Amino acid sequence: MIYLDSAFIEEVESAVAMGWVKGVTTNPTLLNKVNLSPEVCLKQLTAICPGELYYQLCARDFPGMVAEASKAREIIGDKIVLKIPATELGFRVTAHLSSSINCSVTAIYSPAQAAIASEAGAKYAIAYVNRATRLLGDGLALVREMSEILKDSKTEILAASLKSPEEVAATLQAGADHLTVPMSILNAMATHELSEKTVAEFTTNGIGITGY
Ligand SMILES: O=C[C@H](O)COP(=O)(O)O
Repeated sequence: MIYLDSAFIEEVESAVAMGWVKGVTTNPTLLNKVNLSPEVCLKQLTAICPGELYYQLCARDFPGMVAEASKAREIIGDKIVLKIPATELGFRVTAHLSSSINCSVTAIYSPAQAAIASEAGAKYAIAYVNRATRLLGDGLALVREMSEILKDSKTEILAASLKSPEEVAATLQAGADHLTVPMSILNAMATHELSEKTVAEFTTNGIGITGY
């Protein structure tokens, strides 16, 4: 599955119109960029998103996170996937909620964290590929190791923090099941200069059933 990583309504509308983008991931930073309250923004996103809509918990203690999860579910309904930070607290919350609500563990930087995400019942383990490359040296190795560790698990790898179509391709080759990217990367993935050139050539030289 390919998700759009954005909370901008217009971007989500454009991505959904592409037909092959079925879900949307958000995070607190993205929600903060939108000129709407998070509640209103999430309601509008829910109305236009055809599939899963990810919301990241911001509360900093166990009861607060559980209460926030329940509020997020009221707003988003069955499309919700919670994003829960890969921390000791986040893993406890994931273990508590994962049997009743779809959970992902986000900001994963080590294969060991992916193992815990699986054990806690997360549907997705979110690897921060480009950030891991920048901060640790090799984000693709992280995805490869996660993929080996999760091969018999129900937890799937969602790759995030991807900065180019080439990095997207390498991440999928490394074993990621899904990916989330900003609008600029979605557009870049769908476009190739040579495809445009080749199609222009057919348009100039050819004919079809409706003519042109
Ligand atoms: O929500 C997760 C983002 O995909 C992280 O990406 P970033 O490294 O561009 O902030």
